[in-house]
Amino acid sequence: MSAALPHSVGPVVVIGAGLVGTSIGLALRTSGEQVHLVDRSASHAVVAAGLGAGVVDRAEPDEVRLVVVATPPDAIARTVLESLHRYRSAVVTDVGSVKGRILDELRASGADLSRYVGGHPMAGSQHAGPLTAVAELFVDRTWVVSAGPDNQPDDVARVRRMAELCGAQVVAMPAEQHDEAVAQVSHLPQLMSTLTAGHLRQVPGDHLRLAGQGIRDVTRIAASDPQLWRQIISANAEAIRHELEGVRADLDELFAVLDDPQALEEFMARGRSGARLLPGKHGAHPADWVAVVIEIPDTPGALGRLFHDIGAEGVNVEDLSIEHDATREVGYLSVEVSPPFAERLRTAMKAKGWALRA
Ligand SMILES: NC(=O)c1ccc[n+]([C@@H]2O[C@H](COP(=O)([O-])OP(=O)(O)OC[C@H]3O[C@@H](n4cnc5c(N)ncnc54)[C@H](O)[C@@H]3O)[C@@H](O)[C@H]2O)c1
Ligand SMILES: O=C(O)C(=O)C[C@]1(C(=O)O)C=C[C@@H](O)C=C1
Repeated sequence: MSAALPHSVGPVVVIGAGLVGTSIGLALRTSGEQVHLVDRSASHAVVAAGLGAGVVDRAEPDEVRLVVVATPPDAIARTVLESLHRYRSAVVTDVGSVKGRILDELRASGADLSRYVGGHPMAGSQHAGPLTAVAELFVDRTWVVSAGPDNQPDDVARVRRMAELCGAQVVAMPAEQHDEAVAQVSHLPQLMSTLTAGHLRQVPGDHLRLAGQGIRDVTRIAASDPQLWRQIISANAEAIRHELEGVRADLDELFAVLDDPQALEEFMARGRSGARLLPGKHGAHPADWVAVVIEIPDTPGALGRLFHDIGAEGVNVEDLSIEHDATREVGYLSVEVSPPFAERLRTAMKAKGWALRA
């Protein structure tokens, strides 16, 4: 690996000015990078430029140092090949959610891949298009960089630096391992969300009115673009099939333990311990935090006063969420803190007149 990282990674060309491409442009512009935006749909590039993600003027091909391909998965390999041909002095990377299929297509083309370095930011949303982009999308998120044996260290360093300029933490991982990992932590969860949300279509409207935060948490990503996800899942079908077989076995087991309280509790405990395995902010585990849930009365300025009173206590807040009560005109602010601070915060908030939920 080259010791000296390039100070500036550009000029950069971002191809595909949607959610991810525009977010990259916005983040790189914050660092003063020169960004050129290209999109099959001219209006997307114009909107992205209007948001401040770069310019739509064509770059001088020989001056471009980095190309980021952020098109839908099915167009990535083709666009990478075109870019390697057009931008002769640039390293070409992509943000595709599956790496193996792209490499297979690139290798089959017989092209020299020494200037291609695969990438994948582990951040996004259920939304699509440039208007949903945000400069902070990648802050503190992981960004996989899959370098190959033919890559030059300086080219890999340029891609890593670009990810870091976007605020991400780089993880080096070979394509095959990446695809297995994302089947487990991204593609299967997407499918479980889709299954749960799809099932809601059989639920009567009267029953849907009872929906609280739980179902909303589980189904957020089910609202994602079906065309995009068809492409992602098809490209990683083998690894996903393996995970689904595991889920099928788990479902069979769930049927078997439904009338056995002890076995059912053990089954539920597995979910809790699985959730604790997910890394949280600063490497801490969110499951180690304690939620202090405070009622937000439906009065003007209540939330502002509440934040002020929490801040005055000097307790480090790890995370926050707001939920609304379906039946009363109140909301709840859930404040996640590390255990030693929970009781102090509860006592202080009660003393200041706030109502706490158990
Ligand atoms: N959405 C996420 O959460 C997420 C996260 C990480 C990575 N990714 C990957 O990022 C890529 C882009 O996803 P997105 O969510 O930004 O989608 P998006 O639909 O918001 O944006 C895709 C953009 O690419 C353009 N485009 C399509 N074909 C093109 C082509 N041949 N040439 C140039 N532009 C073309 C579209 O007009 C659109 O503006 C996908 O490969 C996806 O797998 C998505
Ligand atoms: O946060 C979300 O909405 C996402 O689903 C983003 C998410 C993921 O974390 O699984 C989805 C697919 C991408 O390839 C990378 C990130």
